[in-house]
Amino acid sequence: MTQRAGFVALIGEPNAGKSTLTNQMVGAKVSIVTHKVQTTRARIRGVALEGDAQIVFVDTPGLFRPRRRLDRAMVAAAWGGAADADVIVLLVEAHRGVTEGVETILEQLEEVGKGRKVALAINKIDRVEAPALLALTKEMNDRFPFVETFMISAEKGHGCDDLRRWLADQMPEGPWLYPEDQIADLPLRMIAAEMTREKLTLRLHQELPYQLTVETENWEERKDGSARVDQVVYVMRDGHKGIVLGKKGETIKAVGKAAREELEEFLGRKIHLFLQVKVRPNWLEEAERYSEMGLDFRDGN
Ligand SMILES: Nc1nc2c(ncn2[C@@H]2O[C@H](COP(=O)(O)OP(=O)(O)OP(=O)(O)O)[C@@H](O)[C@H]2O)c(=O)[nH]1
Repeated sequence: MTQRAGFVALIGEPNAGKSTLTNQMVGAKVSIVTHKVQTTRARIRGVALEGDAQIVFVDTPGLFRPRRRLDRAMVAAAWGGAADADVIVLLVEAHRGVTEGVETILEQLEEVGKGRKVALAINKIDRVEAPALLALTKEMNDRFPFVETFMISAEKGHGCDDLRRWLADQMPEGPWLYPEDQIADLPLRMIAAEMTREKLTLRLHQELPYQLTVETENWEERKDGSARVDQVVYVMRDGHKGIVLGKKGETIKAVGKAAREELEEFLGRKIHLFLQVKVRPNWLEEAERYSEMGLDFRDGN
């Protein structure tokens, strides 16, 4: 079996149904609210499997604040992860049609979408009659050369299998990006890691945060409803390890406490967070490799 794997950027106005659609695609409630942590450019919403393909759904936060006259550079920057994705899916709401927000997106697509595979997904078709749907399909396709149009109801699941199969076909050949057993809680692991990294950034000197990364290595649900979370803070040099730990481990302790509190508030349950600091000299190169794939684990500033 030839494996395929790639990235799909879901774009659309707030409330278009991106989370609902991701949940449908992934088949589990993993696409939890991801807006809280704003530091990375491309956030993973979820990972879907379809036949031999792994489809990684990424988000592009901060894209559609209604700023009409964006210059090229700003548009490119705002589109971040979407510009690197293998497929872009624009999600619009059937009953709302071409709103001002959709107009903005279409304008930006003229810049960013050129030569890219951009599909249109008209969502919430359960809320409109067929003629309105056809009119919207025509209007949108007159405005932009979408490679494909899907009519779906993310909530009810209509049309979602077709969309997932089509997306799977578009994924380039290549090994899967994530081990199968980690897929379900991947977004959660990443969010938790970002929270810790954010706390480290707040506490440490400016230059250091760029040279460290946090990974959630283990996530274990406990019977009492709490979870044990093990994270590793990777630094590039031995000297950095001491800085991250702090005097008598004070720094890492404070970081762990702040991150745990935020995670507990975010999830609404008790978390046992364990942090370790390890030296891994070449993580930066690895991070750059990820960033080529449309992911950026470092600060997006
Ligand atoms: N009727 C109907 N409602 C839907 C459908 N899909 C999503 N919704 C509803 O639309 C609302 C917004 O859905 P979300 O998935 O949260 O939208 P979103 O695009 O992720 O929103 P943001 O994360 O805020 O950008 C929710 O109340 C959903 O239940 C659909 O197919 N039909």
